[in-house]
Amino acid sequence: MTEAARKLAPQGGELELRDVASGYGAITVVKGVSLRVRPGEIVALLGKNGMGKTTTLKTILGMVPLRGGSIAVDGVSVAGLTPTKLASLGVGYAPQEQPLFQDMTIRDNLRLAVASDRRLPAALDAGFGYFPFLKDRLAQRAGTLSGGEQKMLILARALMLKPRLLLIDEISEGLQPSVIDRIASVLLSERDAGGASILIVEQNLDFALRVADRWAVLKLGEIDDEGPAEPQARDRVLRHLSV
Ligand SMILES: Nc1ncnc2c1ncn2[C@@H]1O[C@H](COP(=O)(O)OP(=O)(O)OP(=O)(O)O)[C@@H](O)[C@H]1O
Repeated sequence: MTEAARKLAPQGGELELRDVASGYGAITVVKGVSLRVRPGEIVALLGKNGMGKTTTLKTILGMVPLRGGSIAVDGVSVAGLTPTKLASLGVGYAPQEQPLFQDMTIRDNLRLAVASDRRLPAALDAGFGYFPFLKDRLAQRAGTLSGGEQKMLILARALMLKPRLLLIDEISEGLQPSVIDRIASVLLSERDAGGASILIVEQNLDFALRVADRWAVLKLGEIDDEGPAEPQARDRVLRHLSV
């Protein structure tokens, strides 16, 4: 992030996880994760399938209960808050699973994300700024969009609310390179414009290292390694993902 962008950045957006533990029933999936996303930063949480990446995001969002440790946004504990309350505090989410109402139009999918219809026009304008194709397709049912268009709609829906902090789960999954490029350029412009701090969960290492400032690898619910997203990081991360 440039110095100019830092000055433009909205106050806050810092996420801090300390020794976070969570899981399902008798199983503890996330085992003492400590992780920080600084204001204006993009951090990539990487790891093989089933290591607890999505569970970590869902724990931050209050969708999976916190069993230990602490989670703070801008220094304020968010443990126990509902996803709706977190959204009202400026925490956005672009989920991987069942993210859209397939039989509803693009407009109605976007409309459901805003707190009141009064805020819809400004939110839609912001969304079109990220992905202009949405403007001409508002009446189209979301289920008839291509996979890549659906991912862009999910991201537009999260970004149009101007979150302080945005959590993005495997946005690049199954996408062709041209769509991945468009998404990468939106995330990089968001960072350069001093927008949301972003935590991405990713399997696509090249995409992750392209957009992120820093990365962390999650292995069996623990942070196994972390570092800056510099070119030489690729081999180091690959070693974690291949063993
Ligand atoms: N609702 C659930 N109930 C019980 N176990 C679950 C539930 N959701 C996930 N798990 C288990 O928790 C573990 C971690 O899953 P999680 O989805 O967090 O992994 P991940 O790193 O995001 O993997 P992937 O890349 O495959 O999405 C897995 O063993 C998974 O089977």
